[in-house]
Amino acid sequence: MSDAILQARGLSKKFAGFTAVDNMDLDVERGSIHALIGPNGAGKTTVFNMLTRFIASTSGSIVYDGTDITRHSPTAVANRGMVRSFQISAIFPHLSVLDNVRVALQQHLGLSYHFWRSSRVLESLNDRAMALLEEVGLAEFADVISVELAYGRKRALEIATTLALDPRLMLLDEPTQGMSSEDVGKVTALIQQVSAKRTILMVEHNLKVVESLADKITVLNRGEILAEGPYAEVSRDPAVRQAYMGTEDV
Ligand SMILES: Nc1ncnc2c1ncn2[C@@H]1O[C@H](COP(=O)(O)OP(=O)(O)OP(=O)(O)O)[C@@H](O)[C@H]1O
Repeated sequence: MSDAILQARGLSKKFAGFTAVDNMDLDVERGSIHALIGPNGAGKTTVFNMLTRFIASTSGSIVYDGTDITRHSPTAVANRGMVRSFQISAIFPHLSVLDNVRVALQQHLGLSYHFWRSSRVLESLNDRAMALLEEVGLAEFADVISVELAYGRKRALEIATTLALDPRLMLLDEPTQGMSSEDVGKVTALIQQVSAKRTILMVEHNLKVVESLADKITVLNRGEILAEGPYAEVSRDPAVRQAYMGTEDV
């Protein structure tokens, strides 16, 4: 039986008459890794922006964990446990790795700024922050100033700050973009590991990563779903090959 944590129905976005996403239905199964792929301009980012309520949809509905969130604010959506991992720029570069995770925890716990300034409260967040750094393999870098981290470790820190918000559904935006193949392998393993207790919806261009991680793939092209299913199925689909490679003969 289907157990979708996220259900979008008839989701559309028009920008000044241009239809970026057209009448899209999406079911993300609880506990799965679901990848959203497609050529440049297919509408993937627009879908993410609509699901997390960063932009309003032109039409359609979004139900997350049994609640209609179609008109919710981005903060309300995040507070319900649907959290988007931001790009590296969201990390405070001149704070230590540990402090970045503590700030994220403090934000999640809703501690006031005044309260947060109390060093006792900050100390009390240490254990939880260190546990999160352990989870992403950054414990030994806790005192490093974040700007000094290698690129792949910055992405791991970004995942730790997202985990600090205690997500049940994590949306990852091109998590391996711009990485060396060694870092791609590490982040792939990390995503697999953190997915054990959570659901993940990811936009990813690297098809090897998608193949190794995703239970289900939705292929978008020009704002419409071209194919959907497990990797072995969609990668054989002639329409997908055509959209990606410009030919079916590959
Ligand atoms: N704010 C906007 N105003 C007008 N057009 C937009 C806007 N945002 C996106 N678009 C258009 O909508 C289409 C889908 O864009 P989107 O960024 O969602 O695609 P994408 O699949 O994420 O692409 P990429 O893989 O290159 O990031 C594109 O044609 C884009 O130019």
